[in-house]
Amino acid sequence: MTNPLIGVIGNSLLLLMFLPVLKHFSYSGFYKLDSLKHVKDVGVQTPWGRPSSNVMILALPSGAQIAFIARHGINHSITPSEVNGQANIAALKHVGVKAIVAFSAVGSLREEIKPGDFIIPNQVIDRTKSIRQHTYFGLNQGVVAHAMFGEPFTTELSSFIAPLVKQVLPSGLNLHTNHGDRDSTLVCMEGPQFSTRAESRMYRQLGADIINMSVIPEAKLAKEAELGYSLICTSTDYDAWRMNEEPVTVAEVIKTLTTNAENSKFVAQNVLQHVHDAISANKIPSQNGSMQFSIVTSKDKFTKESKEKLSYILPDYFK
Ligand SMILES: CSC[C@H]1O[C@H](OP(=O)(O)O)[C@H](O)[C@@H]1O
Ligand SMILES: Nc1ncnc2[nH]cnc12
Repeated sequence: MTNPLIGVIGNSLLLLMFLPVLKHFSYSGFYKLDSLKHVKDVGVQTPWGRPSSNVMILALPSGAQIAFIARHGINHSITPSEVNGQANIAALKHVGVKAIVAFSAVGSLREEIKPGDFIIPNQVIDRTKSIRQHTYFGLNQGVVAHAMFGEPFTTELSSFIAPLVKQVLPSGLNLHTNHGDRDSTLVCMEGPQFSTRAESRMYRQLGADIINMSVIPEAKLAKEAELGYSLICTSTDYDAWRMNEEPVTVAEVIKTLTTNAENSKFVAQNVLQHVHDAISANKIPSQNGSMQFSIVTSKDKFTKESKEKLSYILPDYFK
């Protein structure tokens, strides 16, 4: 069996869908959830520590494998600020994935993005507060690199996924990929508290359409590790900008999360096989080589330690 080509980063919602599988496994050693069969759990120790969960290798009906990580841990015990993005992305790269399809629950900053709707964003505004490790470079290793981030998501992957998501959406729900004539924009805040009303209104003025606490540094680290990365978002609430409504509460988010779980399951199942096939057939361009002009430190100045560490994610440049 070949390595998994796609990594899936699951949020609370996808975890809801996988948890029964995990429980089943601990008793019988066999798991199956709809069309995904558990193959094995891989405990990965990366040079940046352990990922949020074991890497779960799951098989699609065709036998094709995917690698799954639960972003907040399998008991949802890791806050967005504590998620070890470096380890999560490095672990997925290590097991051989070429592209990541990540999931996220988001707040809506636009009337027309209703709770339950799906969004595939193309732009990001970073409002995190530099307390998350957001790069594999620097950090006293003496290697400087500047990844391009003008397109934070892999455009070809996101446009491949969008019609597949649309195909399986239940009636009454919409998929948003743009806002009028501009890109669909996700603002990432630090959290864990939700926004004030003033912040929520400011994000709307900045041109943001949805809000979460997760996409940064995941998207940045995937770029540095030369992995494709797209995000499938589901809207759970209207955040705090609607003056005549109560601001978002966790109870509201969880309620919508639960009702969204079935939809996300169908979306995941429909999308993953097609993405796997497209990557195998090189219909979605590989990100290999995308960092070749980003590393500015001379090769002869790399230390033994930095080579050892960085070759884990970028063997072509650091072996
Ligand atoms: C549970 S509400 C806030 C939380 O939900 C999102 O997490 P994820 O992206 O893993 O679905 C959001 O980013 C916040 O971390
Ligand atoms: N309103 C909100 N703000 C930040 N992250 C969220 N995730 C889901 N809803 C959210």
